[in-house]
Amino acid sequence: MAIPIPHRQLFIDGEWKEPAKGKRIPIINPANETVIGDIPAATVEDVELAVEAARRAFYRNGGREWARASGATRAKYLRSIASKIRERASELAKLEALDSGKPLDETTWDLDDVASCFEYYADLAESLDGKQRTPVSVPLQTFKSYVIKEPIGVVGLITPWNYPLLMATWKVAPALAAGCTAVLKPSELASVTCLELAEVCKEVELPPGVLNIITGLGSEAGAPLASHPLVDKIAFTGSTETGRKIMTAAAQLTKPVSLELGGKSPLLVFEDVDIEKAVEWAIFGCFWTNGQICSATSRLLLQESIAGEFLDRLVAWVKNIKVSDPLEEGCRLGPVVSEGQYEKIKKFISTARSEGATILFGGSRPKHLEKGYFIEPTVIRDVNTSMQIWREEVFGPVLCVKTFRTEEEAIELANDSQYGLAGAVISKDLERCNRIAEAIQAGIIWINCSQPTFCQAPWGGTKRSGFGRELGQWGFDNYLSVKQVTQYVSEDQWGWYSSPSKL
Ligand SMILES: NC(=O)C1=CN([C@@H]2O[C@H](COP(=O)(O)OP(=O)(O)OC[C@H]3O[C@@H](n4cnc5c(N)ncnc54)[C@H](O)[C@@H]3O)[C@@H](O)[C@H]2O)C=CC1
Ligand SMILES: N=C(N)NCCCC(=O)O
Ligand code: NA
Repeated sequence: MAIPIPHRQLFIDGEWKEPAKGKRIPIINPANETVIGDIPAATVEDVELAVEAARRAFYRNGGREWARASGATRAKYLRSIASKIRERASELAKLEALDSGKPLDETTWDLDDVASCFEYYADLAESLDGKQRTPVSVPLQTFKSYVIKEPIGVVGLITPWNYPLLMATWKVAPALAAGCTAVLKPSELASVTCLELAEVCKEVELPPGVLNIITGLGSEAGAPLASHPLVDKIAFTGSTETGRKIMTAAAQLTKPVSLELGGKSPLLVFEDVDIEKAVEWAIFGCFWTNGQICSATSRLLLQESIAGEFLDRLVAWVKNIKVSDPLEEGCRLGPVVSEGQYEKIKKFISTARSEGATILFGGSRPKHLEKGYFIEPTVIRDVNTSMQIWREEVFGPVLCVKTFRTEEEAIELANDSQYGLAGAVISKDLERCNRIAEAIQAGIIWINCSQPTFCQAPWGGTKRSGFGRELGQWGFDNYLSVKQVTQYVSEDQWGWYSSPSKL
């Protein structure tokens, strides 16, 4: 079932290009720890070429080729990209599973989301044409004002490994739809499908330099992109720590950034629920994508009266999760992405133990899997709010549980976090759900579910989870700059100064 990984180079100015220093980074299959290929490693020289190519593409032909072309012209390319991705979806889903460890059923779903996202932004690109010169009403009859939306310029897109091609698409599709040109720097831990996106761009003859894809390390390829004076904006998804570095670099140039960072999102479950349904959402909310989702609802808050029964059923369901090689039929939990991530998660679990928490289920390597970065789906109880496991993002299949008595207490526990990406509530009382949706400090709230995401709705956080919104019209505006045009329409002299005599 395994398929060969294509040998690729950097994608700069519409061509494959060997990295200046000739360096490559091994690709490790996290399911068996073997090297299955390698990716090119860009350094500052390559970043320079990619940014120059993107700038040329932005201004080529007075911008008529891309930035100032009609939205409809750009939409055609986005639709061609979507359709090529659909043609290759099953192959790309396998590559994604091999590279990231995500179950094949999940990467198959992601690939469908990728194509849909390109199609969605193709529609928005088209509708942009009809929205130009929108009048703004001003209080003086002697003036008329309107707005134009223009692409921000050359954008740097720095993305993580948990949804490798999807997170890239959430940025690439709206950026290109808006008329920006871009340099994408995917994560060195999972870049394979982003390099295939480069191949797709070649096939659809995207104008050279409109999208450049440079793989490589964060410090060597990401940092020079973030601090490049000719990059007009940075959009980033990843860790809070790297987000802070990027914001610091960008601040030196007053370069705008949008940041989608970590989370420690709560799921509140009330006593009136159907336990089986709620248990499944609690599991999906934290163990999907092997627990590596920034919006994972990794803090489970249970109303005390149902906690005992709920946890019994939770453990029964968790025991039943198929943990296996991601390409195996029915896999629902694969390995985490890398050895570093594996070690980090194990450390979180051992610290939780030493701080006095109880491992209710899991916590170790599954016995039937001797190789690979596998960690059992883990449920931790007897947690207090000062423990690391309650406060910090694990980014792995680790759920921690606390109980509450009242709605007020639940809200207080939910908001006791530096993060504010997402939150979820399960209850049959919809009034209560809507109250809680308002009370939780986060950018995304799920009611009676956790994680389903549609590219039409805005995505992003509050507090230390970052700022700016991706997806939907909001994600499009991320890459558009608003220009006002104000015209004096009166025939009269302005009349502020006294007119000198003409003689
Ligand atoms: N919230 C989220 O979506 C994500 C959170 N994480 C968290 O971050 C931890 C570390 O994982 P990493 O893969 O190291 O995440 P990271 O945040 O360092 O990596 C994300 C992207 O940033 C790039 N990058 C790294 N350092 C950079 C720099 N100085 N300047 C510019 N770009 C840079 C990386 O190469 C990658 O493309 C994980 O254990 C997890 O807890 C990781 C990935 C996604
Ligand atoms: N595709 C869905 N549902 N979610 C994606 C979450 C991406 C993230 O971790 O930022
Ligand atoms: Na990988």
